[in-house]
Amino acid sequence: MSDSVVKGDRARPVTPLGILVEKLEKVVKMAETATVSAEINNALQEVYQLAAGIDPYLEEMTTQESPALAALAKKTSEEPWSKRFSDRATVRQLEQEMLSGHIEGQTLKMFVYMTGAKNILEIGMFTGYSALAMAEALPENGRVVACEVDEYVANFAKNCFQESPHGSKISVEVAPALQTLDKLAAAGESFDLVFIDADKKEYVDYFKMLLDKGLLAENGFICVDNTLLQGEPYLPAEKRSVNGEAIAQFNHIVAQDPRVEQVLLPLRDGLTVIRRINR
Ligand SMILES: C[S@@+](CC[C@H](N)C(=O)[O-])C[C@H]1O[C@@H](n2cnc3c(N)ncnc32)[C@H](O)[C@@H]1O
Repeated sequence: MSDSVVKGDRARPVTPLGILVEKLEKVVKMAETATVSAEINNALQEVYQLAAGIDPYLEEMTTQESPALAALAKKTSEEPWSKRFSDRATVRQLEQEMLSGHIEGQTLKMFVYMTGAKNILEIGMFTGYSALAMAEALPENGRVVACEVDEYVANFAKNCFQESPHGSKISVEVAPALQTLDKLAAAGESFDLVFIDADKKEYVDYFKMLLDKGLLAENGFICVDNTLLQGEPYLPAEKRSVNGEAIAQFNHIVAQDPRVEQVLLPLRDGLTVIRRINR
């Protein structure tokens, strides 16, 4: 999901920081109309500015996305996803907020360059932003296998890939991801870098299959999106959604698994980087 996405003229924050900034903005406004001291008002203004400035500054100081990625993001934001679902063109309600976006895309690109990965697996492609971002960093003989369950969005992504010189490095598997993982494992495939970003309730299954079925290459890495899920895993458990509970459990299982080491980066909605420990 991108940090906040303009819907009509309204932005919906979908990361802990975005939500924090929106809440702080409300508190600052409440304080202006309440009888609080100038000192408290000033302190609140400073706190708000400190938080609200982070995302725009990251955008400004990070290498700009390619024209193909910018066009893909624009096309995604213009698509009437709710209508597509009510017309039964998509099998589930998709939304533009699912797209990872500039900062995360550039981060994934950097990981591909840093690891020298050649074989990449993406679990959960949507309109293809992260798949194309990673493909841009691959050598000519590198490839991305991208799993997507929804045929409509898979075709949407494939059309976007045709607009990029790197699109031919991506092959799309349209099926439930667990089925595709089984097929890839049976074919003896293994991947240097895996990006998990599909059904949060299946994250544990993806993780276990990657490790148990040899899908993760010996020195491979797994990157997992939304591991902060809008703050839900560390907020009071009784307020968690089904996905929040699934992510809380996933994070716990990864933290307890002696086969791996990991770091949860507070990038956007949380990005965990996992490495298998080779004994
Ligand atoms: C958050 S989006 C992926 C965003 C994408 N990685 C990006 O950065 O733009 C999640 C996608 O996973 C797909 N998905 C959900 N459950 C799936 C499953 N069981 N198998 C395959 N794809 C699934 C959804 O249809 C959706 O397109």
